[in-house]
Amino acid sequence: MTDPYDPAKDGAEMSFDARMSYGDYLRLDAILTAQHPISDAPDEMLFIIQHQTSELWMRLALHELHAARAELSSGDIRPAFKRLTRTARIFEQLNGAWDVLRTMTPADYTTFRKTLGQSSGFQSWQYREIEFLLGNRNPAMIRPHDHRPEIAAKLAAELDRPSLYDCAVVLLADRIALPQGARDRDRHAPHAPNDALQQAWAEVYRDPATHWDLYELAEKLVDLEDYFRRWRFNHVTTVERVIGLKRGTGGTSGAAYLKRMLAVELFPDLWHLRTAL
Ligand code: HEM
Ligand SMILES: N[C@@H](CC(=O)c1ccccc1NC=O)C(=O)O
Repeated sequence: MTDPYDPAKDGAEMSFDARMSYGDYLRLDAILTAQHPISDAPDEMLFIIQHQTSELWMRLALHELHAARAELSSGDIRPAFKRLTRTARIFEQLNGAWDVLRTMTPADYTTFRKTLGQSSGFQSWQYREIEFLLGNRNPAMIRPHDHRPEIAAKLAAELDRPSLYDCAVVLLADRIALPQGARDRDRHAPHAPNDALQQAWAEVYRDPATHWDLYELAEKLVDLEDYFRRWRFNHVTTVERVIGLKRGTGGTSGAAYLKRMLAVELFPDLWHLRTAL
């Protein structure tokens, strides 16, 4: 028999009295003491951790998307590609996480659903910020945050900024002449399909070799939306599985509302142009 492994002999640091440790760096005391179930239901811990981890991944998605938008608006297109790819992967990660939550049956959930009161993912301000940044904009979605003025102000400020797609269109217009007014839009509304923009994107798609960077940018955006749509679909499927057609705790019609959201197109031009190719 070999001796048991002695980490100290191997050189592992054992003394963290005056050194930054793993837990110090990652602030694990704060993160791992933030789970407070308010019922005795065995699955509430799963529910809390599922949402907290989703919010952490959304935090990273926002970090990447804000940086990608800044890079696109300064014409720094390559680093933005990396950020967009990473954001799509974050959504892939979130999509995989539904498999864990799906192990919670309606019987498990109904034991603590009433303790959730009127709270709902509908009030996730990070989710709303992602939607606003990507271009699915609706000022009415800020109202549930009126009791937190700093959050409401952050979301309102986002509505005044160009969306990620608006920045892509600036790069498109640098390369391909657009008719007068083609870029006019109400920034507080979702992206509407725009024929002139679709024609310009179609030029890019007909000749990718000439417009490789724009072609790649458009495909990165489509890829991101593809994963985002899968998230919406997984959500509504899980919701139907767990609460059927009950109204949501947030007060919406529940699955019916979420199904309506499945029809949202974040970047309509990039989908519609394909019909004309
Ligand atoms: C059993 C699990 C879940 C159920 C039954 C459920 C149910 C619902 C319902 C019914 C809505 C509509 C709003 C309302 O409450 O009236 C909603 C919205 C929402 N939920 Fe969930 N949800 C679940 C899990 C999750 C998870 C894990 C997340 C991740 C963060 C999440 C995030 C959201 C978001 C962001 C919205 C707003 C969607 C939008 O406005 O388009 N939900 N959820
Ligand atoms: N809207 C859900 C409740 C819910 O899922 C929820 C409640 C509090 C915190 C996050 C939630 N997740 C997503 O909406 C329901 O109607 O059952």
